Amino acid sequence: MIEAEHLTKRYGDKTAVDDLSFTVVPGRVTGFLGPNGAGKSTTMRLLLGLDRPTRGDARIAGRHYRDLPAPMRVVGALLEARAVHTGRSAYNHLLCLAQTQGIGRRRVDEVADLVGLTDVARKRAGGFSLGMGQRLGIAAALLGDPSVLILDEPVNGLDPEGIVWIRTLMQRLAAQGRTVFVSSHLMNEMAVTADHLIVIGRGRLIADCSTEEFIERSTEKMVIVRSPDAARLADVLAAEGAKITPDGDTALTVTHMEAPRVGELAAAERIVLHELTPRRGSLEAAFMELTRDSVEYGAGTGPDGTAVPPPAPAVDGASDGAAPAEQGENR
Ligand SMILES: Nc1ncnc2c1ncn2[C@@H]1O[C@H](COP(=O)(O)OP(=O)(O)OP(=O)(O)O)[C@@H](O)[C@H]1O
Repeated sequence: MIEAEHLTKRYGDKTAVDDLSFTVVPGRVTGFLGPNGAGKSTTMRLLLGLDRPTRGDARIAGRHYRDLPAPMRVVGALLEARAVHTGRSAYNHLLCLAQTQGIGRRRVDEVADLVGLTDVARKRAGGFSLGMGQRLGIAAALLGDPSVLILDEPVNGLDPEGIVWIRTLMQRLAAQGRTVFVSSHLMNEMAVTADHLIVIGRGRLIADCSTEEFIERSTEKMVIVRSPDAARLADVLAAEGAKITPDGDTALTVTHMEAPRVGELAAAERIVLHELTPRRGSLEAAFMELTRDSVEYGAGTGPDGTAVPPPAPAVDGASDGAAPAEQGENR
């Protein structure tokens, strides 16, 4: 379990993390999403005791990181900046880390095997590709067999095979009952990896809900309809509250009405349909829209340097999700 309570971090007059409260529970993959500069890495650094919060509290397994007696046995972390001694072999890198925590060689062999590094374990880590480096970082995170994993952008720069590998591994680790907290700015990737999402923009909470709920709420449903009598159908649907965008003479894109209702109204008016297809808008587009005003490039920053709350409504599926009130009501 990971708990953040009113977590706030200021660098001078820059507020990187702004009154952020959330809980990450075991047994599922929780995606931590936000545009570049949203404060994801800073939050993870605060959780891991690498930085001190200006205000608020961060706990892992009920304790501050610094109070964990054997941290690697509780929490494994992969941060963006990889700290690998480039002249050392992958095996020796893992072994040195293991020795600091009294972890034996057998576990080093196990994790090297688990991440598929056994064949190259004796090679210099400095010569590793980005993908191999990520695998090594994950092996290091897993050394202590921790119940909590914090991974910052683990899919960054990976090829499709590497992405699928990490996705499967995270899901397996969560299925074993671990807490898996993974940051990304790639909405579509998180949508297929994470069960739950915490979305932030300019350091503030925008959404804390299941991935399913986020998709349901964030993407507009539409229906593609084809009919030889499209103009008459458009009038019928519009009269019942649907929003119609014609596409040529025979096709319509319908929003604000579900496909079954479109079919029922067409049948009632004896209008022939050649196609009736429910569609979702792009999740990436929905994410961009939701975080549009939270993208960090100075715009929207108050005169005192503090972030102006994003106008995007909070999507808050968690009972204790502390979305700031001024971000809007639940939808
Ligand atoms: N040590 C620091 N000193 C000053 N500002 C910082 C520091 N670390 C982070 N920031 C600022 O805090 C904000 C949040 O940065 P952070 O790296 O946490 O965002 P992020 O969501 O991880 O972004 P990305 O996806 O680009 O990695 C940014 O405006 C960043 O410039």
